[in-house]
Amino acid sequence: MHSKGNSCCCSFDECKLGTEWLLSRTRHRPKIAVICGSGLGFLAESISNKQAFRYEDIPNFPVSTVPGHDGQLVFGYINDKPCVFMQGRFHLYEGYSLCKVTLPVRMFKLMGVEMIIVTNASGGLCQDFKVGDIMVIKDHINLPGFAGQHPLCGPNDERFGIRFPCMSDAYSKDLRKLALDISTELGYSDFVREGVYCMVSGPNFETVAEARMLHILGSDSVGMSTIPEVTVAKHCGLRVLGLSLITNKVPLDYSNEEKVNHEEVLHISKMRAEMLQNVLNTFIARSDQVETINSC
Ligand SMILES: O=P(O)(O)O[C@@H]1C[C@H](O)[C@@H](CO)O1
Ligand code: HPA
Repeated sequence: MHSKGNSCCCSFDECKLGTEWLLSRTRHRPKIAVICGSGLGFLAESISNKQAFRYEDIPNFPVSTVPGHDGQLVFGYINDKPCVFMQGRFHLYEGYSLCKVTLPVRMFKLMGVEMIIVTNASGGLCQDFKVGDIMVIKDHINLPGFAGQHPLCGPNDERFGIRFPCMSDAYSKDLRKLALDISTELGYSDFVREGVYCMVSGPNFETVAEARMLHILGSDSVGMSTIPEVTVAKHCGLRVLGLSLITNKVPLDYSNEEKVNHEEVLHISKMRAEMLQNVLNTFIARSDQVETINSC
């Protein structure tokens, strides 16, 4: 692969170096990766046989700068399933390139991960959504991507995936169905929905006019992450499940005096810990019930 001009800062070799560093220090060989969103690091708490690595120790890994994102990679088991959890993710607004933001996903691929579960905190735009609902992500709108902020811009490395990947089935239908079935079985059907997630770069929360625009465009929730990770995961052939916790309602009219802030986002994440953890752990335990072939 030649590399020129707008070249990627996270080459195959850089991803491989970090992966080999990790694999030489752990016996764990995860098949499932989980990215924990804002305030959702507790999702890694029920892992057994834990082994953790601080991000700053892993070669080429970025470091977390946002409250609610601890900054460690935790290996272990949920039931008998080998997993790796990212307690803390990276965002464009922290100043990282999208290449760097998504570097962990490529490292997961190189270490043999087959499925990724991406979680986040987001603001609800759909009027039916309540604070504390979980949205199983059905599809997304990559707003930064429309403006050229896209993790696959630059030379394409075929060792990861093809130049023009299909995204119409980024969120596996079978995995979504399993997550929804599990939510019903657990008695959570009143709090679990499906919907479209839209990414903005942040770091400010939306104006009323922006929120209205996103709603009209078909977004059910809005956040500042996830889509770059999902895009890179789909590019390299990982199966994807996306879970979004609705931590606030985004005001769509000027009479609404509610003001969202990051502390509230973290508070709601903590409040819904048990429900989200039950859905996630049951999902992981039963994830081998679905065999999905990436169709495009
Ligand atoms: O990492 P996620 O997407 O869960 O974090 C959301 C978006 C912003 O980073 C932050 C705003 O409170 O939470
Ligand atoms: O309302 C929001 N907007 C953008 N990102 C968010 N993350 C949590 N809530 C929000």
